[in-house]
Amino acid sequence: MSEQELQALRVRIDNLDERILELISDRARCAEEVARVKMKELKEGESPVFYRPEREAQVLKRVMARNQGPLGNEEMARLFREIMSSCLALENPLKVAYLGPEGTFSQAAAMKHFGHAVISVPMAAIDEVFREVAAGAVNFGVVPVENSTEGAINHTLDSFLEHDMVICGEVELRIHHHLLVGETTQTDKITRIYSHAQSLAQCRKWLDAHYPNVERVAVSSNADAAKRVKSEWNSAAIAGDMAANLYGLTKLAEKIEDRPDNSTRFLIIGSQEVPPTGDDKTSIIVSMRNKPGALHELLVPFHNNGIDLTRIETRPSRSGKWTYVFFIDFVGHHRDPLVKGVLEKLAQEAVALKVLGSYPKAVL
Ligand SMILES: C=C(O[C@@H]1C=C(C(=O)O)C=C[C@H]1O)C(=O)O
Repeated sequence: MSEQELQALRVRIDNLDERILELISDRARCAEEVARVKMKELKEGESPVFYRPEREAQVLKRVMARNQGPLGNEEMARLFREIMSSCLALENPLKVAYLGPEGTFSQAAAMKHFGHAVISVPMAAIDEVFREVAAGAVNFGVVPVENSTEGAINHTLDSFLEHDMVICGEVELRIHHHLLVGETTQTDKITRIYSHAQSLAQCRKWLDAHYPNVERVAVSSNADAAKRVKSEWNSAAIAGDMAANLYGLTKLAEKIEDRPDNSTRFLIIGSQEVPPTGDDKTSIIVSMRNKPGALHELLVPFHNNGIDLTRIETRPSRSGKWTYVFFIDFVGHHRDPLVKGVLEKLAQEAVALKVLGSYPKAVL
């Protein structure tokens, strides 16, 4: 391609960028206007709700439906995700707590869901994320709830039994693990590999094949593992890209997870109920009387009404030995008449029933 042609294309790009800049600024002014209207309509004692997860899900879906390429739908939605994040930060920057330290997959999930214009606050444990949200110190929390290779994250499920929380969203993240070393690591003398227990489990077969005799040490997070290897010449860590970049580590082996589709689902917890979008999920906790057929009784109303269960998980209840609670996710919103009917029926049969929240299905 000649220099002249390139020059002409660059002029076109500069002109387009100017238009994009103007349009984004117009959009941001609209968001400011939305904030002004919301404030005006506030009754006494009410605090304004700027963040609308149901509206954001609709905006992203519309973008994906109208996109004609050449950028892919997900790529385009990611760009709009960031535009919305910045527009919302003009109204009111959200504070989001996650399982820290910096560089964890929970932080990556928070960024994927809310964009980069939020203030993200690392917490030392899942329970602390719940407490921080309950205390009103942050607007939302992001907690892992299940992994496609390793199953339920029990700390999170148990925290729902102890705290009154509303689930207002979900986000799924592809999890890629790498074997990371520091500048001073002697790679032929590694005697210890640090990671979170979940990640060690997700890479079990790879470790058995490549480092069968090396000690595996479970630490509080992948980012913590990455931090440790910086100062230990005989150690390596298993962690993701964010932690590798943050702590300046090198990848000795990439994508070492046993299953290539390894993903983790995270929940967004807060205090605000989310209205229906038409494409929602609901999470409930039910405890049934300990009698034969209890699980069957629990499932029948869903089956009879054609409601799609997406997950069912059992945990020991806190109130007695050998009694259980069920965590159930299904498609629909608790305000849908059909779902309402099922929940009423369940409430009659159950010892306790709690709706944890209805929220838009993950868009990205
Ligand atoms: C602008 C609004 O507020 C926020 C910003 C949005 C946006 O930038 O599109 C969408 C929903 C809200 O989180 C709104 O309520 O429409």
